[in-house]
Amino acid sequence: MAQQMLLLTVVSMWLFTGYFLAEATYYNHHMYNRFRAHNHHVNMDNQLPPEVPVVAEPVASQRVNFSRTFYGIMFDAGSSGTRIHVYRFIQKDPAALPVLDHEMYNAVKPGLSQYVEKPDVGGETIRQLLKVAKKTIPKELWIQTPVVLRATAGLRMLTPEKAKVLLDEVKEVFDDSPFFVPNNSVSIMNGANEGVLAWVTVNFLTGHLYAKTRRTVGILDLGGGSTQMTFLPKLKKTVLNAPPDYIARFDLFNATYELYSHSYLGNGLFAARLATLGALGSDDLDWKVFRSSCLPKKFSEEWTFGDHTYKVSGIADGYAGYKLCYQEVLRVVKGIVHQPLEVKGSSVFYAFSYYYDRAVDSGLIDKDRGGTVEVRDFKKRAKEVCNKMTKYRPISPYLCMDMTYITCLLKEGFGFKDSTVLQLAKKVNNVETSWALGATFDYFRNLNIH
Ligand SMILES: O=c1ccn([C@@H]2O[C@H](COP(=O)(O)OP(=O)(O)O)[C@@H](O)[C@H]2O)c(=O)[nH]1
Repeated sequence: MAQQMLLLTVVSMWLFTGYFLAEATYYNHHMYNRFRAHNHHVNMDNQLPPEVPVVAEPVASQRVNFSRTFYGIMFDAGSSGTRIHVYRFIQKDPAALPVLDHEMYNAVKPGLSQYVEKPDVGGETIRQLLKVAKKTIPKELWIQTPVVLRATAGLRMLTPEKAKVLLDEVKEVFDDSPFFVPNNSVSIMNGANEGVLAWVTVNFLTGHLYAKTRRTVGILDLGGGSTQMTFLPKLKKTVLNAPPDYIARFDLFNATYELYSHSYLGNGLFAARLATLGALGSDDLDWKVFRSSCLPKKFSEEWTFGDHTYKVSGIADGYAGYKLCYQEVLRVVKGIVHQPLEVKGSSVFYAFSYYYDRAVDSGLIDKDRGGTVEVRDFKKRAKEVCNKMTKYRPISPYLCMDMTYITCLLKEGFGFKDSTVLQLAKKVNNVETSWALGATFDYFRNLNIH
């Protein structure tokens, strides 16, 4: 039954993607133009892979024994790791829409942005992940399977020159592969699209895009470099009060959807660690030690994020604990994160990525099953972790800082109430909750399969 639901919703989703980017507009002119540039680029460059049959008008004889399987490879080059998603789609009938049948997922650490000094080694991580794709996809389909990489905050935070070297390296690896490499197969995705495409993935997987009720769920994505919040506002006031470039609009089933969506660059979990430590953008990294009362007093190490290494330590002769830590992380959030009024209400939010990982690390949820928590659960557990740093240190010396930051981001940043319920999910129906599936739908729509 669950599988049938998934198939149905996949079908509905396919219809949806037909509308998606074609109609999407941003109110703010700057953003709108950027979006158009991006969209135009995609439309210009996406080509049909060789030998992919374009679905024609249904012909009775064609229906006999018609069944087509095809794949899409989407790489997520994040700040903390690179992931590969291989999606398998099945089309049972030339007139029917393809359905998502299976996802293969694999990941490596660290992220591509850590290979600025040795791009060839970064390229090698992609090559290794492609080996997994080769094992998953039947050989005869390699030539028609598109391979695409989208990079997020890690590469956004590098200078364009450094990012280009890495992207060029990936392109070379793709060109050497037996897969179909469309133009624009390797690029940095903009933050607005990242939030919207993750919203598409989660609402698709949970069946909310199929329902006529227009009841959808919001998403909270916490990466290493950036964090995204996206939801469908119920109140016109939310749209009117939002900064103009926080609203993304598109048509779906003859209805116009206006999403509230924003990506905060520098507010991902790892970037927030650096900001808390006062290390973000700092010089003199060779000798400076960055200290925090969020860390165990005797802790000291070198920590690498992006293309820099930092000396980090606790405050040996000072105080550590939740209260002081909260004051430190507050500086990273206050006045930076916009609070949409509506989050004070009863909307449902799916939270994943580092929200999920830290809830697992701190024992709030089961690693495999995920679960439901309230914002106050993060706060309670953050207090416990910070006030018993020795106990939690083997899990991670940063756990107090991370849990306190998550609590602060949810409460003081986005403005959630203590009682707000968050659904923590790494997968829905066996598919990863991430922007990658939404991005794959977007890609195939431009291939004009329908
Ligand atoms: O399909 C996915 C994609 C990402 N993640 C997790 O989501 C976080 C994303 O962090 P990333 O490095 O991508 O951050 P960004 O660079 O986008 O800020 C990490 O915990 C990943 O393990 C995941 O669990 N499944």
